[in-house]
Parts: sequence; C-alpha cells; structure tokens
Amino acid sequence: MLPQDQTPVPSAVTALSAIAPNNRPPTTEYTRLNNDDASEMPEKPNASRQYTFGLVFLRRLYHLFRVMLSKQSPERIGLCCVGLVIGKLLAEVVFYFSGSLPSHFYKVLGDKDQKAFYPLLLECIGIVVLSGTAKASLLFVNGILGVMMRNALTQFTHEQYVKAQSFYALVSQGQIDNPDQRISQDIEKLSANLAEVLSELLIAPFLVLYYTYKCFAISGVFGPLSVYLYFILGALNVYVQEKEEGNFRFQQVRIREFAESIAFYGGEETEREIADKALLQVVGAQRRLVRSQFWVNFVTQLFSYLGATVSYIIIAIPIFLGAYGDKSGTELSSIISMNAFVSLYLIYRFTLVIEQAKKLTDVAGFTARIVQMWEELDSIASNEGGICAAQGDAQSGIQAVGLDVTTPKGLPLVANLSVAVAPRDSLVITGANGVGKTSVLRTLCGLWPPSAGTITLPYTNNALDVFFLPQTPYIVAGSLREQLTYPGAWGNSLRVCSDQDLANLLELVGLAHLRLLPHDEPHSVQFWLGTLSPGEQQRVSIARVLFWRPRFAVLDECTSSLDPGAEASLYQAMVDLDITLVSVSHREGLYRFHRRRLDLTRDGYTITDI
Ligand SMILES: Nc1ncnc2c1ncn2[C@@H]1O[C@H](COP(=O)(O)OP(=O)(O)OP(=O)(O)O)[C@@H](O)[C@H]1O
Repeated sequence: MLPQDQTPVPSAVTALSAIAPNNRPPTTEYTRLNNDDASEMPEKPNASRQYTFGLVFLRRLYHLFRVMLSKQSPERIGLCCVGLVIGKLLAEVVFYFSGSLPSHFYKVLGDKDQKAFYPLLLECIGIVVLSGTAKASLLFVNGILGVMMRNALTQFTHEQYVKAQSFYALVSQGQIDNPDQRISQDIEKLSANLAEVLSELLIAPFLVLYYTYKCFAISGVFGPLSVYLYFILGALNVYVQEKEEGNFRFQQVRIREFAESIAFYGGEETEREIADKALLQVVGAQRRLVRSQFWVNFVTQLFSYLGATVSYIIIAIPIFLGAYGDKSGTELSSIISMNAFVSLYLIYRFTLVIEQAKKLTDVAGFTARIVQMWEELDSIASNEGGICAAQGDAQSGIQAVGLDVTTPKGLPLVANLSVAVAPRDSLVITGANGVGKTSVLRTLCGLWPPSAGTITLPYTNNALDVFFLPQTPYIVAGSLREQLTYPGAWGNSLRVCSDQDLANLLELVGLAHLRLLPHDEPHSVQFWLGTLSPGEQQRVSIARVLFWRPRFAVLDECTSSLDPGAEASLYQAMVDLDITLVSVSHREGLYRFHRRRLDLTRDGYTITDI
C-alpha cells in the first residue's frame, strides 16, 4: 500500500488571495477629539472586497506565521518543525525500503533459498516497526503543532477583538460575517490543516520543482496548469462555503436565542422559511465544491489505476525486445516487482500534488477569512478606537456642543445639538420612537463617531466617570456576586463586596429572595436567563450602578419592565447616592428625578426645565 503522504504546491499558493473588506466610514468628515486634540479623520485606504490572486495571499500567510511565532516560544515551534522533518524523512526512507521488499521475496522464494529467507523476514519486521513508529510520531507532532497554532491564533484574535469597543464596531458595521465562527471554527480548522501540510511545506521547495517537472513531463503544460486552476477555484469555493455555513448556523442560533419570542409571535413558519433559505445557500455552495472536486478526483483515480497497467507496459517492452534474455524466471519476477513499485511510486507522487493542492485550498480559504478579520479589526483600532471626546473633570460634567448625530450608514438623526449636564443637573431625553434618543447616547459614549461637534466627558482619577446602562439588560455567566458587580473592574476604583454589602444591595433593588442562591457559585448565562425575569434582569442592571456609584449614569430605558413603584424607588436610590442621571424614558412619572428635559423631534430639539 502507498503511504498517506502529501506533496504541497507552495508555488500554487501564490495564485490565490482574498482581500479585506471595504470598510469606509461615512463619507462625511468628522472631528475626532481626544484630550482636546481635534484631528481630522483620514479616509481609510480602499481595501478591496473582491478577490485578487497573487501576492496578497502570501502576505496573509506570512502575517499568520508572524503571529504564531510571536505568541509561541520559537524553541517549541523549532522543536516541532525539526520533529516533523525527521519524521517525514524517516517515513520516506522506510517507505522506500518497504516497497522494495516484495522483489527480494520473489527472488529468495523463487530460488528456494531458506538461508536468506529468515534475515529477510527479520528485516521486514524491523521495517514494519520503524514505519509504525515514524507515522505515529509524525501524527503526534502534527497534533501538538495544531494545538499550539490554534492557541496562538485565538489568543491574538482575542487581543484584537475584545478591546476598546472593537468588537462592537466589527459586529455593528456588519462588514465581516460571523466573527464568532471565524474565531471558534475557522481557526481550529486552519490550524489542523496547516499543521498537516507544514511537514510537507518544510521539504517543499525541492519537491514542488521536481513534481511540477514530472507533471509537465507526463501531461505537458496542461497538467500543472489544471492543478493551479483547481487550486484557485477550490479556495474560492471553500471561502464561500464557510460563509454560507456561518449564516446557516447564525439562523439556528437565533431560533434558539429567541425561542420564546418566536413562539409568542407564532413565527415558526417564517423562521422555517428563513432557515430553509440559509440551508439552500449552504447546500448550493457545498454542491459547487463537490462538483469542482469531481474531475480532479476522476483524474487522480484514473492515474492511480492506470499506473499499474502502465508499469507493466514499461517493463514489457524491454522484455519482448530481449533485453532480459539472460535472466531466470525468478530474477525476472523480482525485476518486474521492483519496476512496478518505482513506477507506481512516481505516479502516486504525481497524484499527491493534486491531493496537496486540495489541502492548501482549505488553508487558503481559512487564512483569508481569519486575516481578513484581523485587517478589519486593525483598521477599526487605528481609525475609531477609544472614545471620541475631550476629557473634563467631574465638575464639567457631560457637554455636547454643535453635535451632529448620524447612523453608521450616514443617515442624519440630530443636528447641531448643544447640551450640558452638570453634577446634580439630571437630564431626561424624550421623543418619539426612532427619533434618535439611543443614538445620541451612543454618540455621547463614543460607540458612534459624531459627524460634527465636540463632546466633553467627566473623568475622575483619569478614568471616565460615566456608567452606561443599555436598553437590553446584559446578563453574564458567573456567581451572583459577579452578576451584581459587573464589570469586575470599573474606572480606576477597586470595590470590595462583602456578604453583608451584597445582601444590602439585593435588598435595595428588590432581589432579596435571591439570597437563597449560593452567592459565590458560578452559573451559566442560560441559568441566569432562566432564573431572572426581564424585570429582575433590569434590577440587576441598576444594582451595578448602585454598587459602582459613578458620578454620572446614562440610562437607556433600563427600567421599562418594572412597575412604576419599583422604578421610582430604584431612581430614588440612585439620586440618594448623588448620581447624576441622563435617562431616556417615555414615562412621565420619572421626569421628577431630573432637572431638565431634552425633547427630540424630527425637526430639531428643545430643552426645558422640569
Ligand atoms: N446600527 C445602526 N445602523 C443604522 N441605523 C441605525 C442603527 N441603530 C439605529 N439606527 C437607526 O437610527 C434611528 C434612531 O434609532 P434610535 O435607536 O436612536 O431611536 P430611539 O429614539 O432610541 O428609538 P426608541 O424610542 O424606539 O428606542 C432609527 O431609524 C434606527 O433605524
């Protein structure tokens, strides 16, 4: 049997690349302020979203290797590479010897030479043991290398993704499909495939030249050309299929996440249609991939089986021409066997070029998806990272001057907004649905860059002193303590929470019954979502404000599920702690906790005293 061996075609790699998405900010210019330094945001370079074939893929692969080397100790990687090369060479040598064994057996048995038979048998057993050891070691080193690569690439991605609102920008801009899939699955698949081909890549330069020449010799220019073409098409197909897989999975996750809402709406039929549509896309992409592989598999198999026949034709010609006239029947059998082995080995090597190209198409597809995400995160970090606001002290409060609020798609919502919120000068923002209340908060807190105008935010001890509560309560995995004190570190302050503090806090927000839960036992998000009603989740959110005691809190309809009495007592608790509020609310009962009201309309805004 021929070995499970592959020969890479790095030269074919140059044929493919996939390009970063076009991540342009809205065409309007905007002012970005940081510590009073106003600077104009430059237009991002026009990173093309189309595919190009050429050096970009190599550049991405190089980027990938640089990241891996920076995250793993070079000694460990070096050790693995040496292990791979030794294992590979050993496997090749052992394979050559095992392939020549049958011809020796033909000779020894044909001559009825019992004395030579036993040493040959021993040699055979030795080769089998060596072969098993070499292959198992090779697989072992491959596995270790795959784990190391996955660890390094995922760590690097986490650093880029979970920082300074990068993930928010990436997810909300929607330029990169399914980042979660890229991080969890694509990196894993890339690492496994790359580790597998790496052993080949290390000894590739020589093999590629040799087999391209062999391929050319057997099939002319058409042979290598079709291999390269296959490689390019294959990589594109893998990329597209992974994208469709991601969309399909996303749809399934949505059904699970919003099961209750869908059930209330009776939306099963619509959901099934959407899921079927996603399935159609993924199956279509998969079908294209299978189709493109058919001809290659056909040619590969043809060569494999034709190889045996060809090897007999090759040896038949000299035999019939009388070149081996002096050989006995036994010697002739031995020669025929050896010739069959060498011919088949060469043909097998040729088919490996195609086999390896298959693996490299996977590597190319996954590399494009992962590095593309890094490039997008890079451009987000360099252009939009951090809060676009000047740093003021606690007394200066929150100020916006001449602010133009625009959605990421460039839709203008609020023009020339000037408003100031001094300490104890709480503000309630009102207005019809969709008028832009939440968008004003997003712009104030730096999630959206303003199209024009300036923002000043209060800082205490060099840390932003504004706590933002979003419209949808955010529940995290962890203990009750971790739930109530999220995020674990806020501002520059460290706050200790004793059991008594925790009990008081629970009492204050009307969650005293949760005391029955073991405080420090961690629970999953599913557990918390199943345990806390929507109103209780909002109480948990307010508990976080009461725990951290910021000077300013920005609250986006974060008590909408509470009854008026509970809502009022929670607002009173925040006011009692001297927290200045900027609230979005439709409920008039809450106005009394604020000094002024900012009313947004489609035509502008008014600010009135309460
Ligand atoms: N990420 C986004 N990308 C593009 N447009 C958005 C985005 N988020 C909101 N919008 C649009 O901006 C407009 C204002 O939305 P916003 O959420 O600020 O309204 P709102 O006044 O808070 O509404 P509501 O009272 O319903 O909460 C809406 O038309 C909405 O479609």
